[in-house]
Amino acid sequence: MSAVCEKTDPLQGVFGVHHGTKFDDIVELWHGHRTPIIFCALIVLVAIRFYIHNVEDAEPLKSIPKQFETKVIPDGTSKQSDIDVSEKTTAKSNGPRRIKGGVTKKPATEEKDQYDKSRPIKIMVFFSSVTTKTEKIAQQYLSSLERSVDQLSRETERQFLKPELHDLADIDFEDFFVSPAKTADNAYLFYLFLIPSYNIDTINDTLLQHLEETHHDFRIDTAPLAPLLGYSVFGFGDREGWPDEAEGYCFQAKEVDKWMSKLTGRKRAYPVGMGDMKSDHADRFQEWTLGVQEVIGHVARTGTLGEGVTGSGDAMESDAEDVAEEDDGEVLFEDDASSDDKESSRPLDDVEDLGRMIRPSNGGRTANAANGKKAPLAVDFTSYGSSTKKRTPVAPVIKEMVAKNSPTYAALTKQGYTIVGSHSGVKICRWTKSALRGRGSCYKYSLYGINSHQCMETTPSLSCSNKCVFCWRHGTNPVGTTWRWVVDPPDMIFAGVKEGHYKKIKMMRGVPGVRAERYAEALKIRHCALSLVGEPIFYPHINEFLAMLHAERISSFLVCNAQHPDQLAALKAVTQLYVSIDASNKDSLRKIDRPLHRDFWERFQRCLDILREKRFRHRTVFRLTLVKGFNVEDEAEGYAQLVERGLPCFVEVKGVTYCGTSTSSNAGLSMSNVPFYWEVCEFVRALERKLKDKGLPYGIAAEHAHSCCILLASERFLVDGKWHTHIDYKRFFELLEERGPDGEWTPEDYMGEPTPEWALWGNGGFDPRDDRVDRKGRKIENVVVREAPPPESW
Ligand SMILES: Cc1cc2nc3c(=O)[nH]c(=O)nc-3n(C[C@H](O)[C@H](O)[C@H](O)COP(=O)(O)O)c2cc1C
Ligand code: SF4
Repeated sequence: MSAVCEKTDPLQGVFGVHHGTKFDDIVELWHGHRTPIIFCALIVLVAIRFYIHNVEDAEPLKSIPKQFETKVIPDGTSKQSDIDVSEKTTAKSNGPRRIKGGVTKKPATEEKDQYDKSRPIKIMVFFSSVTTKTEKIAQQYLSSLERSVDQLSRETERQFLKPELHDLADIDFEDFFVSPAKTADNAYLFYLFLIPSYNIDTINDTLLQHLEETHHDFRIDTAPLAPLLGYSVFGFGDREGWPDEAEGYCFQAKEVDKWMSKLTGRKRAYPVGMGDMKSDHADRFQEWTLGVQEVIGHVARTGTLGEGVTGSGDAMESDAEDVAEEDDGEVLFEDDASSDDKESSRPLDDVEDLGRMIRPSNGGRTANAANGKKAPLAVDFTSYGSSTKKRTPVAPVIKEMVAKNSPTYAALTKQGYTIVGSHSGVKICRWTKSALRGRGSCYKYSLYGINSHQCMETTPSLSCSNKCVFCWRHGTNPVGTTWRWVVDPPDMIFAGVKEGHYKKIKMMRGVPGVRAERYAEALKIRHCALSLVGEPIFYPHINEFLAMLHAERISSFLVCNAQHPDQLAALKAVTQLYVSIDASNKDSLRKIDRPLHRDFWERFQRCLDILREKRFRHRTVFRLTLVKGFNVEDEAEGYAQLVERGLPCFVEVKGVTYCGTSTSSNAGLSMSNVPFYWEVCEFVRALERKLKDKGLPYGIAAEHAHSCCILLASERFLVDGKWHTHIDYKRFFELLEERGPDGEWTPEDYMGEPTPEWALWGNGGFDPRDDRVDRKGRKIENVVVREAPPPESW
């Protein structure tokens, strides 16, 4: 070994010494492993280099601004530094950015951070006009804007410059629409457009062409107008010549809106307004200007357009609708912990316990002693509670139904629910969004005249006592036979659900296609569907909650599951009272509703008897949800017997909506359980025949084929051969205000106008004001199949 070393060791001559064995070993080691050693040494050197480089870079970035801030503002306020930083960055972002193949800039968070409150705000109004009507309106508007910016200045403590008016025919588009206009005082700009539509060549076409070309110009950022604070468009048209949007009513205002949305990176501050120069333009314009002014105030204060509107993050530009929102049926959320918690599901032994459970409106967690109110008696004490057993008294541990830190809370909020207090929820329904965009309302518009965009869907009890197989959100909801949770006061719930609803409506403001008129109307709730999820009459203060709705002239449609007869009996005035009839016999009901109450069938029947008694007091409705393979086949006779027992004013028959969740498939449901519309029609015809056979005066009155929904009505609502299924809501409130919630009146007393022709059975029921569209917004033809197709076509 050493001989080899002696011959080959290159270090020998260098050191000029005789190596001992130890040195030979090292040399041998070097020869055997020099490649990995050199490699490792290199890695270490590179790592050290990177480390030093990073430390050198990172330090000044972190420390310099801080030192700067503390020096400039000794009192520690960040105002000055905000200004400096934003001034620098704004200066950088101003002007056309020359980038190759740019992508749409998402200005949201960036600009929020940079918003510089020392810069003034200027509103620029652009208009076009051929026959001078718009020009006159624009001039008047400018005078009123001059007054309102003074007010806005005071309210927002921001400087507003004198607004400017520009005739599109007189300006150079390059100065305004390639990048925001330059102003002497470096003002933030807000653009407003007043556009009359012309299907002949006008300056509108030149503008539209310019906007489109700017967007497509590869040398310019695709959103060069993103530094604007926001924009909005109002269109003037003529309904006499162009009756609806499909025929070109106000089409150029919509086009300007579309291109401005692209050029600003979706900074639509308010939906496109539209007014008919020969009829409603003054009202529509007034509505729009008020809405626009509110948003300008908001953006002046915060630098953002508001939640949900781009500019503050979270834009809702998608056309995709949540299939699971297709319906407003009762849906459940199971909370594993609570549903498995047998101990806590025991019934309360003492009514007074409830008193301790009530949360005061001031947000406290426990006793309601403060307001001196007694807990309500409307609680469902199950028939098999062990109240006679001796037990050592223990202070009941009263939980929240949906605690903020629970998985249920997280799951519900993720799905778009706003949880109010600890047991109530509100969610903007799919139809509300659809109606806001002129894409059709839910079946309750066709059948009863409910405006979907003015409807709030809510529940004061997220808990339920059934686990219906077609309920698409099984798995995490609280279930129980008794109320065993903290009780929130009704005023707190009412305020919370309204706030949650309006917040969600306002998030729709920047969504393409939202109608300014409907948006303005949606800011006044007119209807409340108490059917979101869970069981509303489970809530001990349901009557007080209803009274609050009615005091604000909000109608109430309350759906209950026919499992709480005592609460049903104690219920005061509602506009329309539903019970879900999910099966026609005991076995089928057990299979489909999977009720928690052992005496579910007796409860169900008692509820029908109560409904029969109430039929001259409330508009009573049976709601049948058809699930093929579960509750349709051969059950028409059974359902007819139930109708005979309850004698409801109406029978609503609806095909189940399949949501495709794992829980629905666990329950044995698949697409094959969803009936075709013609199957629903066949069932309804069979049911009508059975009712006639029993001498019961019912007929098929109306339909909403799109929702697979058909309405059978008692002939009490057939006046002079015309169905009157709609409701006179105004009259309902007058009766209530005159006679109180216990007063006497009948459903006929607030029967509305005849059901409109388009909603009658055989006419489809699609809202003629709107267009049906597919997920990509393309118009769909309304084809309705009411008869079984011939076998060969299957
Ligand atoms: C030749 C002509 C074409 C028009 N085309 C449309 C149209 O396509 N859609 C529409 O809604 N209104 C249309 N209008 C109606 C105008 O938009 C409406 O009269 C508007 O008030 C004119 O405003 P102005 O006086 O400011 O020019 C048209 C009017 C004219 C005279
Ligand atoms: S009644 Fe209201 S909540 Fe129910 S589907 Fe219609 S709009 Fe939605």
